[in-house]
Amino acid sequence: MSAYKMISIPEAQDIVLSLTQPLGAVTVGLADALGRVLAEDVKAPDSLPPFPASIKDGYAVVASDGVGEFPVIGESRAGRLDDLPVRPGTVAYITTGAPVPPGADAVVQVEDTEAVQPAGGAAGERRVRINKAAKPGQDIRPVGSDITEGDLVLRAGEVVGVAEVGILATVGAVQLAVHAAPKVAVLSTGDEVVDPATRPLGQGQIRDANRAMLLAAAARAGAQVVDLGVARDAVGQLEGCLAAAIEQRADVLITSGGVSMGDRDLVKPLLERQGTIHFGRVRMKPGKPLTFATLSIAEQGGRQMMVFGLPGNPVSSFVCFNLVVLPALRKLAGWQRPELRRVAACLTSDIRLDPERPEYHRATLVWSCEPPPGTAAAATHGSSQEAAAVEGEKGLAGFQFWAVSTGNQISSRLLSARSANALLEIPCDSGVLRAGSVVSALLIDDLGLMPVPEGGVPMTPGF
Ligand SMILES: Nc1nc2c(c(=O)[nH]1)N[C@H]1C(S)=C(S)[C@@H](COP(=O)(O)OP(=O)(O)OC[C@H]3O[C@@H](n4cnc5c(N)ncnc54)[C@H](O)[C@@H]3O)O[C@H]1N2
Ligand code: MOO
Repeated sequence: MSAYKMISIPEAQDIVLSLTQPLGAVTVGLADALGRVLAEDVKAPDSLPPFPASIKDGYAVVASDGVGEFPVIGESRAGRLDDLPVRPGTVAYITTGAPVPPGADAVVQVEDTEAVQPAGGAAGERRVRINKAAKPGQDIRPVGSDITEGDLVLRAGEVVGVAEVGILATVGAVQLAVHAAPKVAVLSTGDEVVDPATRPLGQGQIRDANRAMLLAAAARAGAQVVDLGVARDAVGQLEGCLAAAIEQRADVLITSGGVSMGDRDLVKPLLERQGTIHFGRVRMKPGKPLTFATLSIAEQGGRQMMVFGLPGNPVSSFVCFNLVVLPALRKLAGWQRPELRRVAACLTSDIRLDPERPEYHRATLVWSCEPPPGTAAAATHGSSQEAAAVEGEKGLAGFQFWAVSTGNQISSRLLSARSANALLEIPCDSGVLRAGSVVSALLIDDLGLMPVPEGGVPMTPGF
């Protein structure tokens, strides 16, 4: 009998997040802002455009002059403005983005004008014919029409994406207060686990898949990572590695292996001795022995280090990282909604249910009108010709996510996580969930990388 009560995954997630506090603020330069979470609001110090700006290449005019032939009294190019006001009866040449000169109240695009040869006028005098009368304000962006001085352009708690980097640059926010990135140490455990460079393998050895995978996962979550290597199944070695994580001031230690019921599963007893285990078994498949502890480090001012003891099976580690560790890393990094996002997806094959544990079935989501060819769902969904005929009429209607299983789900088979962009939430029950059933799917990867369905992804009619 295990000493640990079996809890549900939502309970485990709640426990972890309730013990996770966002890290404090640090200052970073704009070049390091991508993916970080803002720790303070960002306001615009000035307006954009800072001057009335032309939307077109053409002529700055006085709108009430209407059509006719006019002398071109100067030029306003982006970044350079002749010091000439435009008086009634005159115009100035202007380029897109350039300041509209004083006196002008509209821009006429060059397509609505004609150059006129000077007839006996002063040498070099330019004249132009305005063929279309302008309305006041035409083709001018007023001061502050994109951003007004004092506008709140980004809020504390927002994750900085690519567009946000541009927004920060445009308002001159080159030094930013963001939440500190969590420091995450990763340790593999096990006498059989050897470095990935090992070739050939010795008797009973396997290469360490988890450390590289978990370091990559933590780095992708924006963490600063520390590689603690592999600890043998020996108390002294494990203690040494835990001490190294503390010494490095890791916020989080992720271990893999050694959390189950074997006589060499030493991680839980070590955590019991040095900290508080909040749970040691979770009703989930895979990942049942998932363990979570916190250590209060007296010699470092009582600061907290979180320890996630992930099961050794590589898929169990992968799934547990996504479900429990990733939301915690996001919250540490300042995310206000750290949970994984869900969408609804239609199964393309039958799934046998597990009567004891809900399953997180690895799948690739595809957005299409029909199930992907060759799947069980495709066989029952009607012919593709029929579907194509209907599709022509209905545009995007009927499109949905289809979940394609990654195959054999045994927790040792890491290929079951290959190309997976979702974990399907398969309820605990007896029997089979049939192809065509709709299930919830937790997104674990970028949907922008999902496979393109046969025939491509359609767009709104009219393109
Ligand atoms: N009597 C019981 N035995 C087991 C139970 C149980 O409830 N009662 N639970 C099983 C479940 S479920 C899991 S999951 C595993 C988890 O065990 P551990 O976390 O103790 O992991 P290990 O025994 O160390 O390793 C399991 C498996 O994974 C391989 N492994 C370990 N580390 C790595 C690595 N870094 N890279 C690649 N592969 C790794 C290891 O060789 C084993 O094959 O326990 C079940 N047992
Ligand atoms: O729960 Mo374990 O992770 O199935 O193999």
